[in-house]
Amino acid sequence: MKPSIVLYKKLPADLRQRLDQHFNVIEFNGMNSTTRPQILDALQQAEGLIGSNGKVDKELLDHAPRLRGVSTISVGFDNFDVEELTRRGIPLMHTPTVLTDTVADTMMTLVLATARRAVESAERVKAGEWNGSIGADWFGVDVHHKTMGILGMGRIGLALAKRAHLGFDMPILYTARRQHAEAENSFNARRCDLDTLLSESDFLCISLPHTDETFHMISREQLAKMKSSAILVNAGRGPVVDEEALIEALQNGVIHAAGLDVFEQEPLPKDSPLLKMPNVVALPHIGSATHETRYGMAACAVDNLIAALTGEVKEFCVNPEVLKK
Ligand SMILES: NC(=O)C1=CN([C@@H]2O[C@H](COP(=O)(O)OP(=O)(O)OC[C@H]3O[C@@H](n4cnc5c(N)ncnc54)[C@H](OP(=O)(O)O)[C@@H]3O)[C@@H](O)[C@H]2O)C=CC1
Ligand SMILES: O=CC(=O)O
Repeated sequence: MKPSIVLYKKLPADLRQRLDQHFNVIEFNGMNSTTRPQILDALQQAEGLIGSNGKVDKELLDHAPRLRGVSTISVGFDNFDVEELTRRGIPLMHTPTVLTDTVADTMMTLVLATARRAVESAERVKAGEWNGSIGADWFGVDVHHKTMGILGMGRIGLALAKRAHLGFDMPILYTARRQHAEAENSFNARRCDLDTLLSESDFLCISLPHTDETFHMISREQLAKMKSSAILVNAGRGPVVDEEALIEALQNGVIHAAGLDVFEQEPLPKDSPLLKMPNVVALPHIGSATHETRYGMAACAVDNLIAALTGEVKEFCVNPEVLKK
């Protein structure tokens, strides 16, 4: 008999068929307050779990006595209790690499859109405000040759450094816990402490995961150290930036603008002051959201689950220590 698995994200038909070939698939339309109790029931029998967006915590794991493998259709794994999974010997698989370039493109989009006021200008055109030769009230600022500061020099940070250095001749600064030789050797990036990054960057670009260490790493004190002309771009995770402090900083001219793909609460509440600010470009967490990349992530996650449940994991395991047991 095929092992049962729980799927909590709609997959393209061919990938769903690939899962069906290996498993008895119990499918749910997302993990939310309605489906979660049903998912917990189904997990009594399930040996695998695959999806994205939904807390995989101790409560859920306590309902899953037969679980042997978990696969998230994302690179970030802040929704997962990795310690608890590891304690139970369950591998957590994720999808790095396949989305790196797409997310870096999204970050560059936010850099350009905020600096050149692309969204704001397009909205003004649609509102019928383009009535003659434009004046300085429509002007933006240059991106090329400005200093890019990268917080989170991992795969995505490196791909962003490549774009900024090779495409826009930008000097690159980065703050990291360790030296990143490829960023330095290939893209002339210079490592510095956080205070230097804050005070010298024209664009502060964040591609950090959400962890206990990174929570509110950028708050009032840090924003106050930035140039008043600086633009903050966050496509890592919302909680890395103290959103209340960011809103105040934008309202009071402490920094110039922000381009945000991630928020402390998602979807962004409809009454968020961020939605009223012309100097904010707010995207609905679309970092990896192209047809090609989302398909690639789903395919990677399906292969990852098959590998986890057949004991053939070669890569993309968040907690590889469980494989040695
Ligand atoms: N907006 C979106 O749609 C998307 C968002 N993301 C987010 O981007 C994140 C990064 O992805 P990716 O680049 O592939 O991951 P990586 O693991 O390659 O990079 C993360 C980097 O963050 C660094 N880091 C972690 N903690 C700290 C810290 N306390 N101080 C300084 N640096 C730190 C790591 O440093 P070190 O090298 O020292 O370990 C690492 O280099 C994901 O975790 C996810 O949250 C990802 C995809 C899409
Ligand atoms: O936010 C998206 C991810 O893949 O992580």
